[in-house]
Amino acid sequence: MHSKYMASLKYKDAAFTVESPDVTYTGDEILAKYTYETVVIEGTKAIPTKTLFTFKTKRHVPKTGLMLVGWGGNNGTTTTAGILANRMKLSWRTKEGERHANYFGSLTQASTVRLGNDKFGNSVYVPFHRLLPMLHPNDLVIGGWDISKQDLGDAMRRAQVLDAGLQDQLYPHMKALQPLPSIYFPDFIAANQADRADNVLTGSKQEQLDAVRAHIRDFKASHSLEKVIVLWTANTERFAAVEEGNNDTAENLLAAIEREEEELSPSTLFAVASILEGCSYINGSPQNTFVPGVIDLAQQRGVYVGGDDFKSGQTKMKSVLVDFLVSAGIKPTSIVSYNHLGNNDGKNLSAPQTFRSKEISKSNVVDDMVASNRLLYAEDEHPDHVVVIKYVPCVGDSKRAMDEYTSEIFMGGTNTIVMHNTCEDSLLATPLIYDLVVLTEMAERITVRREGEGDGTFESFASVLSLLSYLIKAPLVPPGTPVVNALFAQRQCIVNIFRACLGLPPDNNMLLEHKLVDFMGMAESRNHGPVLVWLDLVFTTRQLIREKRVTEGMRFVLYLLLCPLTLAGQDSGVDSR
Ligand SMILES: NC(=O)c1ccc[n+]([C@@H]2O[C@H](COP(=O)([O-])OP(=O)(O)OC[C@H]3O[C@@H](n4cnc5c(N)ncnc54)[C@H](O)[C@@H]3O)[C@@H](O)[C@H]2O)c1
Ligand SMILES: O=P([O-])([O-])O[C@@H]1[C@@H](O)[C@H](O)[C@@H](O)[C@H](O)[C@@H]1O
Repeated sequence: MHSKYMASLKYKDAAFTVESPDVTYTGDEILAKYTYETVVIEGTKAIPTKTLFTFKTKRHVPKTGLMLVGWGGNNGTTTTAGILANRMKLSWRTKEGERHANYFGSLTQASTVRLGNDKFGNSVYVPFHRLLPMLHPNDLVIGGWDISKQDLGDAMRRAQVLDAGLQDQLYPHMKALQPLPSIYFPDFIAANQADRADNVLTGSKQEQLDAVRAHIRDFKASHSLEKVIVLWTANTERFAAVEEGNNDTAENLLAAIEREEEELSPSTLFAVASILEGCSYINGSPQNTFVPGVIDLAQQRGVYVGGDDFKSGQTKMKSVLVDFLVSAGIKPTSIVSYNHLGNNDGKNLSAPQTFRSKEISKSNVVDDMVASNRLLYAEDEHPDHVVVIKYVPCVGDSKRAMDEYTSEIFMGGTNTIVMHNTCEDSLLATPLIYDLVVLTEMAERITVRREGEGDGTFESFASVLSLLSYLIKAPLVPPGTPVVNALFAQRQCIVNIFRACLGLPPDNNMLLEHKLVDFMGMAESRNHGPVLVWLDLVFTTRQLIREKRVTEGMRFVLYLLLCPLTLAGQDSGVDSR
């Protein structure tokens, strides 16, 4: 039942500042002192520990370029089209009615975060992208490579992902975009891709690497970019053998490229080129691009790498459902997953070697959840887990994912859950590409210092950017550190690190203010509800005016309705950008 005391949810799409003695905003940076609290287990003792950090976040959002490997593919064209459509605020008609460009499916652009409570105890949510001064996908400059020379307009039509009404509006803009020639070693992808490969670099491996490095430099210079991020969304490759003396260290890898060693994949060469140019590199496919030599090189150069394989559909569900089942004390005993896929990705995955890469990345996703509950599973026990992908041209990009989860429940009972999921593969993957870039770029501007230790310098995160795990099927983590697959834990990781950058504690979900009879005089403040609502309205309106999000006419009306206080100081103050 609703009562006048009942707390509810509130949403604010306005920049905010943190008011705390621990947080300082300068023109260039946000500096936040933050106490990191963990529990150390020693034998039978659990010891709470506190470590003091200072987080430093650069506030200037740089002009950023995104270079896609596989630019002319379904994901590459959809990523480009999505940005253009949003930038131009396009609408189009479908048989179901009018549709408008949006960023649905993007964590950073279309989800919200609980920031805290207002004075009544109402939860206040803000858009995720308001947490810190983040890059907006609309501002990305896009380029890239493809082994197919089709321009982006025709490639978008070939992909058959977007509605025709949208394609038609975008075609002239996309037509002007031409992929750069790429590195193609036929042995690494399915033989059925050969007829597409008409835009390829020639020369030695070293020359091709140098050509890609030159492409990155030219792209950066010709668009006056402050930084470039490179992302692989090209075909899934087979795994490369990891061989001592070949790709096991940075030095061996660079020497192996010069020597023309066979067992070097195109994606590894792209990663090396990107790292040598100081650009973060993200792998959206499952292959082992990041052989130890690449990780070593990234660490030596202090460049971020992230991967592997976008976690877009079936695996995302798995990383929610198995987490739920195991944490509810239910024991999954078998997980069987089928995919029917009719796009070029499905065609490439119909070869056993490339399918094997995908099978590996799709199979390990429940391991940590199973290992976390030894009440259900013995030491070496895990559910049967089968992954099948079949190429069915008729379904095109509209992937079918079918899953059967069988679990053992109370008193030997059996619970079977069956799911059928139909969706365009690239409409799921594209928002993840935006998020991977936005989060990587944000991470490049965050540094941390541990107080009371070391020489007081601020350091970046480890080169292997495990912060990206939420978007990734087989998260790459710094050597020797744990992999987390559970989706909500992965999300909380990002949100809480960004909160730490503002000196804010993690959202602990305790909501004590609603569980105690009177929490910090809250009942009293609720009695002053109408006054506080009015004040809240005044401050929100002031913020909107400061951000120039109201017209002159609206300002006049607001002036009459609220009070002069609303309009005072409209150009002053700092915000979180
Ligand atoms: N939901 C998803 O779409 C999803 C999810 C997870 C992972 N992935 C992975 O993302 C990748 C792209 O998916 P897609 O649907 O866009 O596939 P796609 O086949 O439509 O596009 C891949 C593009 O890469 C190009 N290509 C192949 N080798 C290349 C090379 N060496 N250099 C440059 N270009 C090259 C191809 O010509 C093609 O245009 C695949 O590896 C897929 O497994 C996709
Ligand atoms: O993210 P998800 O739905 O588990 O995985 C998908 C697979 O099911 C699909 O077969 C593949 O072709 C896609 O590229 C993607 O990897």
